[in-house]
Amino acid sequence: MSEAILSVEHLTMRFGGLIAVNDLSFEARRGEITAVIGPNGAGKTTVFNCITGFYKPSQGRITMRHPDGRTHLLERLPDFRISQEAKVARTFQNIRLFSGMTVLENLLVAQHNPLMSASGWSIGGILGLPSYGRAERRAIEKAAYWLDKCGLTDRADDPAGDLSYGPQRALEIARAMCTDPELLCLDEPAAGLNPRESLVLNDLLRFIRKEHGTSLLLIEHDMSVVMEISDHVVVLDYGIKISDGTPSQVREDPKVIAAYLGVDDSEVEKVEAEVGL
Ligand SMILES: Nc1ncnc2c1ncn2[C@@H]1O[C@H](COP(=O)(O)OP(=O)(O)OP(=O)(O)O)[C@@H](O)[C@H]1O
Repeated sequence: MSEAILSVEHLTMRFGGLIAVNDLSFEARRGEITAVIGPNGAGKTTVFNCITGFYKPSQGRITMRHPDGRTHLLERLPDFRISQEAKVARTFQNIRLFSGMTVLENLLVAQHNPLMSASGWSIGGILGLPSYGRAERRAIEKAAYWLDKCGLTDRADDPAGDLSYGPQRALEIARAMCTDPELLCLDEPAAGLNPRESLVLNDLLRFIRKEHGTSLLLIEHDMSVVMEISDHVVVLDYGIKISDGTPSQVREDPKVIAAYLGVDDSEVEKVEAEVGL
């Protein structure tokens, strides 16, 4: 079994009197696809927001481990350092692209940091230094690579806002990959996709894991995606972890069935029989 790339320990997030995430611990392993699932309001997005620095957890520790042994405690870092230094990238439940920019420009903006440092924070770019030219070419090559992998090459010059829903989701993933993350966090990547687009997404995520060695953490409601591609599934209900294991282990866990069907554990067998499970 590979080592943990991300360890979440005793994570708690309170909003006033509401405990959205309650003493949650789990690990995501390097090179694996880990899914966080659970009914609406279970606390999944809150966990993502804590990992990616959008929220500061009320309690708990989130450790990101790099292959060279370096570690980052994410709860102590601002969000821009989490993406730049800890190499954690994310996509959003509600797509957040620069809709007035072209598809290609969205991928170049994602590479702003290496481009800025190559330009010596503007001077080299203004003077057209060769080192900046090389960095710019590398950025365009990387963008072209991800456009190809996401089936968007023909749309490179179109405004991102003109893409339909499925291609917009793919562009968000391409944009995140342009930052060379070690951990890619995807918030409901299959939301709004038709079954054919979901299959294409599954292939893209498997490709990212296999060919780039990127570890993936995803929140997803679409069980065809979760059960098909995940190595490991963590199930939340009311902010508490109720199950943690392989897709087949959690699928058969009575607590998970009860949470999804909205019944008590003791009633699971009866309800399963009624719905033909
Ligand atoms: N910024 C916030 N302020 C107050 N309450 C919040 C905030 N963010 C989330 N919550 C509450 O925390 C709980 C968990 O919400 P969260 O969005 O994390 O759930 P979720 O599992 O991602 O749900 P869904 O599947 O519907 O997206 C909910 O009761 C929600 O109303």
